[in-house]
Amino acid sequence: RLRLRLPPEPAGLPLVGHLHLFRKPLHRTLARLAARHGAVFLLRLGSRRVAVVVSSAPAAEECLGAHDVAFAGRPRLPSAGILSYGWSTMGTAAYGPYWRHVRRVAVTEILSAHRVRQFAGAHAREARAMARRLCRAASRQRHGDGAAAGRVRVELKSRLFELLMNTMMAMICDKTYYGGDDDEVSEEARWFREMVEETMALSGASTVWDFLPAALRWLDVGGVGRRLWRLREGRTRFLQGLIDDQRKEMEHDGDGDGSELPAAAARPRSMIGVLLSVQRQDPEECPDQLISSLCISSLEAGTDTSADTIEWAMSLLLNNPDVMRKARDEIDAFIGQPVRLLEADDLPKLQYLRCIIMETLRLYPPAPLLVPHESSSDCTVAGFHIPRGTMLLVNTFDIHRDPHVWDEPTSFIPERFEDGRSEGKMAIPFGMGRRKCPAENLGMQMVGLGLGTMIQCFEWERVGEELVDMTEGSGLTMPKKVPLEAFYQPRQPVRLLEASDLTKLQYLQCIIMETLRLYPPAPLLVPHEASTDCSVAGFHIPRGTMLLVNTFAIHRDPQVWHEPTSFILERFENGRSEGKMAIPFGMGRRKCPAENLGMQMVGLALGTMIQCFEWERVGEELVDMTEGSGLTMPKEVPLQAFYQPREPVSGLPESPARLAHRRRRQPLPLVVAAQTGAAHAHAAR
Ligand code: HEM
Repeated sequence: RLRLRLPPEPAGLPLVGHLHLFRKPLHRTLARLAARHGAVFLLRLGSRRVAVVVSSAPAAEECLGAHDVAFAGRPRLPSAGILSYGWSTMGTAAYGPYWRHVRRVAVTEILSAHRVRQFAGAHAREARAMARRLCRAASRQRHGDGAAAGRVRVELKSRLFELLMNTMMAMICDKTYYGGDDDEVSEEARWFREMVEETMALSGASTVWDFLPAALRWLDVGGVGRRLWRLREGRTRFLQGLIDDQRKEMEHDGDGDGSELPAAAARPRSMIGVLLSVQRQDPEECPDQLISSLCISSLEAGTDTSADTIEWAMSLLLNNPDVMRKARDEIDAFIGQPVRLLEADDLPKLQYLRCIIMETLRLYPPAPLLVPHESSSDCTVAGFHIPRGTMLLVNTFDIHRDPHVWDEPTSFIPERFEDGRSEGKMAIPFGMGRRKCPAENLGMQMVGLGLGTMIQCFEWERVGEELVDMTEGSGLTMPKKVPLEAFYQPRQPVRLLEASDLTKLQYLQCIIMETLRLYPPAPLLVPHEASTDCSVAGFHIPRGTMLLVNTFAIHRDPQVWHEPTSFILERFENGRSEGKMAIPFGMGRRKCPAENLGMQMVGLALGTMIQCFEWERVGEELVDMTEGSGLTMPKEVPLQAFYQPREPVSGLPESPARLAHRRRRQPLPLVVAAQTGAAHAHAAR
């Protein structure tokens, strides 16, 4: 009898057991019960037998380390049974050969390090699309109804949810459903959004429904059961549609019949695409049902967890502006010049950003009780007997704040994760053991890019003097109770060159002046004609004589100009060439009347091209500088160059589809580049 000592349990009620103690948020209630009853205690949950709650690192280590296999099962919650097709998703499946198979396919095919790197493009693209949406909103506010330029208020929770939904769907099927102009929402997108909303609504309602006695569930008072079934049907149709579309697309690309076209093979594939390729090799290994279930697992387990983490991290940073500044300095210093946006490859080098994410996950683990496990055999934890079939809740929230392990456990101190300083301490936001989250790398990449891009692109401020409310809400994951709102302002350099900048850009002016000295567009000015006799340099010039002034030669006079054929900008710096004759616009009465206009047009076009693109010669050789002939002085050989769009932090007008195209380097006649620059500037304005 002594050997089978069960863990202590609070006083319960008949029928409901301890369900009446379930105050929200649950992890806080369980932490309070642990303080009274110890780190391992039992609960009776309505019709279910028991749950053991574990709230200390050693006990968690015992359950998920020593007894990993025994606790590798999952309880069969009725709602999950409906939505996960009889517990057939990875997160709900019983421990056994089927789960092993699903997990192996996921880990090797869609969550491997290689695949996570491949998805990095989609992650960065969506993070930037969100940054662009915020920029557009800021610019709309600036230009609309006379609002003052500057900071804009934003409700971040929904933006982050959209970001993560888009990121997940981009990965799953190369489609996104949020963020377009609202009046352009497609039927498919509307349907998808409704499905997502119903899933969220039901995830709350089904928690209680799961623990009702079977008879009450059967009567389906409140209609939760019916809604679950309706949602399941909607999801099935939606996912099968995605799979069928992708299959058709692959067949069309020649990817479905074994005759792979190079273009199709080189295309980074979506999760569904990858899984369909596996299916083609071996239909039994990866049937459509498995593909659907992996998509559902990813959406359910990956979206809220990652979105909540970024929202908590942003809240912590708003309450700790010094940490925000340090993170931004790290990003700026690492990126250096020219400015470009954060990429997935940068993340491993941004140690401080990583520490911020780890510290956020310590304080606010998105799954504070992990996902319920269930024991498949009797075992002993902390000296207590735990019978087979017991549900296990591991209170990581409580474990991560254990004052015996963590100094100032409730304070936000990212430095505690610097240089492996917290190694050996139990921080398990992704769980541990066989059921550990299989997508830690993927999650860290999505969170890193989302959070990093927000820190890099915007200045953030709290909406008031008070600190951001950090109360936890309740749900399957751990959302913030009060959705985060903040002021933001796009950071510099965020705008494209404007005419008013030109006078301050001395170096750009020097470039233009030196170009006009070497290559005056009117090398002989425009012919003049003498209307009276006169004398020039002691010579008689009769009335009616045409006058050609060779500015080309004058500008290259070695008596006046040092190294006259060299391109030396400094000679125009600080008025150094004042008094020397540089007259690209002519002089006197017939002088070009539009010098200012010309300088502005050239300045804006050239400046925008320099600002927006990286330029390179098309070959090793220098650009041929021979002059052609004509009234003005064109280049004899039209200029071609390689260009690559730079990424000024924001204000970029492209759609995500065009973004993919932007990476390509291509030679193009400069005249096209000039149009591109102008279009760019126009669109941004
Ligand atoms: C910050 C991001 C994330 C966090 C903190 C997180 C955390 C967790 C945790 C705590 C568990 C339960 C572990 C346990 O029961 O012991 C879990 C399971 C799981 N996670 Fe994640 N997760 C994240 C992102 C993702 C993403 C992006 C995906 C998929 C694309 C994903 C897929 C899964 C799946 C399928 C399971 C169930 C594994 C199983 O039962 O075998 N997670 N995650």
